[in-house]
Amino acid sequence: MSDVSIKYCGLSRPQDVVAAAEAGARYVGFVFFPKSPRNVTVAQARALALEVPLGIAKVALVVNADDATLDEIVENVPLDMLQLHGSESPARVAEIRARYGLPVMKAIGVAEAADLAAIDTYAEVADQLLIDTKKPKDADRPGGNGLSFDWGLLAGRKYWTVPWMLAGGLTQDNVAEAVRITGAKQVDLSSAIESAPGVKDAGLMHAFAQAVRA
Ligand SMILES: O=C(O)c1ccccc1N[C@@H]1O[C@H](COP(=O)(O)O)[C@@H](O)[C@H]1O
Repeated sequence: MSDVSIKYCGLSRPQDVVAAAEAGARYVGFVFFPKSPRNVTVAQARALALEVPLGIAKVALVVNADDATLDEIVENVPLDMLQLHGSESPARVAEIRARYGLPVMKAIGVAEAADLAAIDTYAEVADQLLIDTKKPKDADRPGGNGLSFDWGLLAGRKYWTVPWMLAGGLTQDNVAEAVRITGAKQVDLSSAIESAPGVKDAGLMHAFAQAVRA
């Protein structure tokens, strides 16, 4: 699995950036969602982003953000990608992509086969897709819940017209199987690299990276 790229999401402290870089992350994510334990302010994200070494993509995760919110983030935080993790329509994805001139990754929630149709729809307007577990009805956030979905739904459907990442409940113990079943070349996670909600753990980041490289 050494050709699998890792995105560590929900970093909130300088030492998280250092640990992610040392573990070989290809992407790091900053969460702008007040209901999340990983939420960061624009000022925090700016300070963190300025510490990210060259070659690691800095991703801002937003959920149904309006233009004013996005303007503030994009004007202040040096970014390489926007991750849209809400119920943004294809038209809104295209609008955001055009407005900011940044690559856009759209999250698609999957619980059953019928959810896969959205992948083809959003592949037409997004630069990347993030295939994640669909938000449970009682969850207060649409991702970052440490829940996986039936990876078999993606088996044999490895190729879309844009690059994609697998997310949702990935851990050092299940990532090998998830990649084997889905053929993912990129993986994204948050919960399994934390010692407590919102608190990233360098040892867990390294252990996950080792499991990916094994
Ligand atoms: O992390 C969050 O708090 C979050 C909030 C709102 C939308 C998405 C969020 N996280 C994303 O969800 C995936 C899966 O997380 P997990 O590994 O299951 O905890 C994560 O990679 C983030 O991109």
